[in-house]
Amino acid sequence: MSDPVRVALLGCGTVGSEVVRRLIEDSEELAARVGAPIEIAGIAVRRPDKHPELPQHLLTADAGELVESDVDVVVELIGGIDPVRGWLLTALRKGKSVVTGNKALLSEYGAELSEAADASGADLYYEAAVAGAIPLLRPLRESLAGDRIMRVMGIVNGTTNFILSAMDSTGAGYAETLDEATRLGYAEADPSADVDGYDAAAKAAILASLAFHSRVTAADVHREGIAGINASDIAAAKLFNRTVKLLAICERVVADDGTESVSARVHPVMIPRSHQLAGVGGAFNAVYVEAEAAGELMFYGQGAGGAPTASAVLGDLVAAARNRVAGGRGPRESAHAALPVRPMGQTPTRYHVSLDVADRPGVLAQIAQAFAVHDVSIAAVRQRDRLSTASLVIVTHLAPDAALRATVEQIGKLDVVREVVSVMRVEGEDS
Ligand SMILES: NC(=O)c1ccc[n+]([C@@H]2O[C@H](COP(=O)([O-])OP(=O)(O)OC[C@H]3O[C@@H](n4cnc5c(N)ncnc54)[C@H](O)[C@@H]3O)[C@@H](O)[C@H]2O)c1
Ligand SMILES: N[C@@H](CCO)C(=O)O
Ligand code: NA
Repeated sequence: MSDPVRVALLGCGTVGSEVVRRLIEDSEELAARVGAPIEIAGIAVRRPDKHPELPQHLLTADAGELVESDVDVVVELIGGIDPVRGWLLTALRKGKSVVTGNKALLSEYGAELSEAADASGADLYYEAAVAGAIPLLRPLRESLAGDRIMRVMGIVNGTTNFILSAMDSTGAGYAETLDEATRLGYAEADPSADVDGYDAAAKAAILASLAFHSRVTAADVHREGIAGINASDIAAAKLFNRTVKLLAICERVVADDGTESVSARVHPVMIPRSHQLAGVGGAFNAVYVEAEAAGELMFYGQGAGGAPTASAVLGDLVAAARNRVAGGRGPRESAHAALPVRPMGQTPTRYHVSLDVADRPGVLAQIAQAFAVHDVSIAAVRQRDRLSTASLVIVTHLAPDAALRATVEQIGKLDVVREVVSVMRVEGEDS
């Protein structure tokens, strides 16, 4: 058995407390797997006096000092950018490996952290940052490194999936379900990160960076959350045998002249109930990866919560510790392709538009004309009588998102349109 691998843990909340529990309870088994004991050198918490359940001699309120002390690996489970960014840079520059679940930090400063890790030969692992327990980043970075990934699409935020699933199945309200998600430990410290799509956008940036060997930041990702989704949207989806999910969609876009770019977006999407993602309920996550040679792969599992996320953290910690014992580091990530990011307006999407229109001759012609003006082709129209108004639902073929937006704006101004009830993008073919 080699000398102990000394670990500093920063933060001991929902995820950190599960990591500590497993490190203590499974210490012998983990030592056998690593070939050296994993020794907790210290645990930084904001208020040591508030943690009677933790070994008192390990606690400190000074995370910076702990990072500078004699440790081999820093496990960061605090979250947010500052002051964490400085601590992790210090650790990496001094050759200490870092394991983190901090998608907010990675989606903004991933390049800086990765370069610091490369310069000192330390490991930077962050499997917990995307899709919780699901092994997804290591497969992208290592298993699929020889393939050409075309698309990564899926549900990557447990809190919003929990809320949308409840709205769809029980008709539960948005606010009460968010409270429940917070109680269960799924939501971020500021739940706006979840419901406004920031968390999913950060994850999309990380996924796009790894999948396309480029640097995509959260600011590059088109982001729409679920705060605007209401019962009308859910009902409009049901009418077409669809459901609403918040999806992260990262695509390699190949132009006619062969030049490539990346499209990365997060927004609510209507998908057919027969779609595999439609059956992903609660805080579960599921991600499709489409690669040229591998074809379609699907990753599914618990995307949030203390114990599942701790599994991903411990997997990374074991990997970093094994590398220490072997005297090397794990595979690095590559960003050599440096593909540019395509603006959302140019990204091809499909819309589902639900309208309340006057029931008189010529209405459909006026609406169809608005689509034609913007060169948007209609895939399906359904009309439903309802007293003096008719509910009209239009589903389009693929068109640039900006053209679809402009069409909806023009339709909203037509006298014959009483109300634009719901507008949402659609994915997947109806069976
Ligand atoms: N909860 C999940 O399901 C989940 C899943 C994947 C990733 N993550 C990520 O893991 C990280 C931790 O999430 P969490 O849910 O455990 O959060 P949490 O809020 O439960 O825990 C964070 C802890 O850090 C402590 N802390 C804050 N500032 C500190 C400081 N200066 N020094 C020491 N400790 C400090 C807080 O007191 C708190 O106990 C975040 O980056 C989060 O995005 C969480
Ligand atoms: N708040 C996040 C935690 C997991 O990253 C979610 O709900 O998915
Ligand atoms: Na993961």
